[in-house]
Amino acid sequence: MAVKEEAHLRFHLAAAVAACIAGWAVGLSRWEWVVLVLAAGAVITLELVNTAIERVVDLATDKFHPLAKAAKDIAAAAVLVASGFAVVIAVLLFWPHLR
Ligand SMILES: Nc1ncnc2c1ncn2[C@@H]1O[C@H](COP(=O)(O)OP(=O)(O)OP(=O)(O)O)[C@@H](O)[C@H]1O
Repeated sequence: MAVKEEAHLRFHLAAAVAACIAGWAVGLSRWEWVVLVLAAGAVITLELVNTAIERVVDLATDKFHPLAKAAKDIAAAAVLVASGFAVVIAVLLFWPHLR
């Protein structure tokens, strides 16, 4: 259900699949795979938690509330932070294979 409804989740799943294809293409080592899977898993897991928090906030209120805004914005920021770290990790993993 979340995959069908959430464009961001679909994007992150597609990015994870693309990273796995790239990892297979450059021949990542076992430990590089571990790091890649952890980074991608963190992003997708946080995206699911973000979606759940959005649903709970919408269930709790359909009125503007500063706490509703804070909850949604903080949950979205968690995904953004994990995505930023995942990009840095991807650069560190793939750079030595592409030089
Ligand atoms: N009840 C609310 N009260 C205050 N601000 C809200 C409320 N609901 C949403 N917002 C604000 O509007 C923004 C967008 O809300 P929305 O529910 O569309 O989330 P979204 O991050 O766009 O989710 P989606 O993944 O469904 O596009 C939130 O990040 C938040 O800042």
